[in-house]
Amino acid sequence: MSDASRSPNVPRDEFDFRHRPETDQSFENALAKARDGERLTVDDGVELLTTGTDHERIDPVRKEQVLEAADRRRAEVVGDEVTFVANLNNNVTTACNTGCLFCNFKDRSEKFRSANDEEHGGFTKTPKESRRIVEDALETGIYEVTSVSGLHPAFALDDEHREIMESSERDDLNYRPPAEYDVDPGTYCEQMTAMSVGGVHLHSMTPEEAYHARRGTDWSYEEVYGRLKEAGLNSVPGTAAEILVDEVRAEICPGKIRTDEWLEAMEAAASVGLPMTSTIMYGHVENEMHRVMHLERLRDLQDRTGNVTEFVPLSFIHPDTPLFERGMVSGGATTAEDELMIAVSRLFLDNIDHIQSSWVKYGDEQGLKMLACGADDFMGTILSEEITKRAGGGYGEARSFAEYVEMISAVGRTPVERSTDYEQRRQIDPDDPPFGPELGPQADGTPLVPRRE
Ligand SMILES: C[S@@+](CC[C@H](N)C(=O)[O-])C[C@H]1O[C@@H](n2cnc3c(N)ncnc32)[C@H](O)[C@@H]1O
Ligand SMILES: Nc1c(NC[C@H](O)[C@H](O)[C@H](O)CO)[nH]c(=O)[nH]c1=O
Ligand SMILES: N[C@@H](Cc1ccc(O)cc1)C(=O)O
Ligand code: SF4
Repeated sequence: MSDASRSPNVPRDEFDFRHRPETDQSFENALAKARDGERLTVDDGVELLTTGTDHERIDPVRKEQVLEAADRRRAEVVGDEVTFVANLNNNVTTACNTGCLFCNFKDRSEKFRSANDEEHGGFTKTPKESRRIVEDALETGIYEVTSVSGLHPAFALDDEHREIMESSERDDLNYRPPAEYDVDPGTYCEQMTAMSVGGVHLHSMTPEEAYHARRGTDWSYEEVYGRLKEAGLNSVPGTAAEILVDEVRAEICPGKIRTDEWLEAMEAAASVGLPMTSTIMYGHVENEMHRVMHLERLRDLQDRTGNVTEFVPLSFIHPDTPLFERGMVSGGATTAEDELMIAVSRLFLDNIDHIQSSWVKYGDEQGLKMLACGADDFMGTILSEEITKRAGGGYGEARSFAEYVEMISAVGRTPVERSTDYEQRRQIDPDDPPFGPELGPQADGTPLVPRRE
């Protein structure tokens, strides 16, 4: 996001965190362990991420040593292929009252009520509209649809869940009947069935959404993910993770589920046989100790489940967010912090094969650089983007296959179209245009060129 020589943009002294980046390890020892492929401790990770807690600032030479070790590890684990997926983002609604301070995607749901004619610029889609959007994208050759949404008060898991909430006396359920809103989002299961059309892979329902889908019941997360799977869900996005340390969650997303519940939901998704991704949203109020504790919780989750297909570092996009507007942070992560986040993820997460570089968060130039810092996946075509755009990000909403092939071959790597779970992979010959997806149910190699507004 910004110049590498700048110190972190976080007024950390203003936060009285119990966990601080202090260790009993040295940078040299940590680097030696990383180079030898030994499993790293949290202290090792903090030494690498800070380039040594004995220095105030990031040391440029030590940083290069960490990036080099991560790049070497990447080559050993996955080779020179760079993967990407032909996918569509279809977010169902921006209505949400959870109030996360890093998020500008949501609009307070009051604004969506029929009784209110306030302008909000947000949206809600009916299941029928969602199906239409996915069907249109299927024709362009997509393999996957990713769908993450605000926690609309009218959402219920299914008809049975709606009946429970309708007849409940409780006033703390964040529930209102669909009839009170301009547009009815239907139930989560109806949305899953609608979007699970024509053989597309449906990647949806974060742990936070799963929590919303069971509110007011004693249903387990296994029950909830089981019903969603029946309705068409194929894999789960590991967002809503943010920083999996509760003292940080209390500052940036006090309305969200806590760390233990997030982990419980992910384990449940795994236990009903759903693959899942994992993320960190970093570069706000947290420090390096929090980042590495987060990595350890994900590594433990993966030791228990084996279902995590990739790790996606999401660099906080600050300009239009409450965290920035309220002066709680003065910017996002620096470029040096971004590079070290990718590299230490590669070195620390010895049980997750794929590290994603997000062009939405980093842009093309820095996104490509991340492929030499430990990353091996370059995300997807997405075709539509609202979360980052609404936070003030400016790297666009889509990438074509031709752009992918050109960028990846320009850095001397091999472009590979993948399925969501990385099981299907297809190398693309850069000398054999035109470039289009072939893995999606209707993909026939026709170039996937997003419509530009
Ligand atoms: C917008 S939510 C949508 C799904 C659902 N409401 C939830 O919270 O799980 C999806 C993810 O977007 C990411 N996100 C939101 N605002 C962001 C920002 N300003 N910068 C980077 N990532 C952001 C967060 O990691 C969040 O968990
Ligand atoms: N990194 C971001 C993603 N990643 C999701 C991928 O495109 C894909 O859905 C996943 O790899 C599973 O196959 N999506 C975004 O919308 N924004 C990002 O920053
Ligand atoms: N949609 C999320 C990113 C994301 C989605 C799905 C994933 O599996 C991983 C990451 C964002 O823009 O921040
Ligand atoms: S991150 Fe998700 S839960 Fe939090 S405010 Fe945004 S949309 Fe709502």
